[in-house]
Amino acid sequence: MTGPIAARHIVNFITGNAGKLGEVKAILEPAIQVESQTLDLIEIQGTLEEVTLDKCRRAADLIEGPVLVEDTCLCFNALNGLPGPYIKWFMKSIGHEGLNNLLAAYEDKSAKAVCTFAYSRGPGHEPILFQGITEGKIVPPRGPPVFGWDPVFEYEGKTYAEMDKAEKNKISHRGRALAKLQEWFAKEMTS
Ligand SMILES: O=P(O)(O)OP(=O)(O)OP(=O)(O)OC[C@H]1O[C@@H](n2cnc3c(O)ncnc32)[C@H](O)[C@@H]1O
Ligand SMILES: [Mg+2]
Repeated sequence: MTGPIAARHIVNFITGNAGKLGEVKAILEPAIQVESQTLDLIEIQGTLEEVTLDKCRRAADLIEGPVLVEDTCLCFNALNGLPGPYIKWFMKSIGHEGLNNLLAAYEDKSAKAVCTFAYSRGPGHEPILFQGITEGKIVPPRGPPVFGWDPVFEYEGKTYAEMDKAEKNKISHRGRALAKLQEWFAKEMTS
């Protein structure tokens, strides 16, 4: 605590994903207060930046105010970056085993988890992007299947699902992206 009149930022994180929201709160609070609204936002096809920018503009228009959104990609190097932004639909239809099978024909099991946050001050304002990348590899599932593809993404010998939350947040794609966002907000507060 820095005193009774310490400036505090509040962000409105628009997501339908409880796992994301839990991690974002754990990382940003208490310095940045995280509020959240669930909106079913249409996601376009395109590069990860295009998908996230479009999602952010849509959210700002609907909310008519400042918003934070995030899009997560899981990119397999052997597949030139696929499934990428389409990982949600791959997870839903083929699951952990299917993700492993996609790489069965390749020796290269390496993958990148990429998290792209976009913050908009409101409708008409160009969103600002904050991206974090963690390099790992795709393995048969290990650890509790609580959040998405955590059990099949291994980083330095442990899957995300085998790590405790604080450990994952320290090295995760999301943690790295949020470190950039925190830095930006800290500068905003002092300028
Ligand atoms: O409302 P939004 O924020 O878009 O939430 P979403 O669930 O639709 O999320 P994405 O469009 O970003 O799709 C990413 C997919 O990857 C999953 N995912 C995201 N972050 C993850 C993480 O850190 N570990 C495991 N799975 C994750 C998530 O559950 C989705 O299936
Ligand atoms: Mg989504």
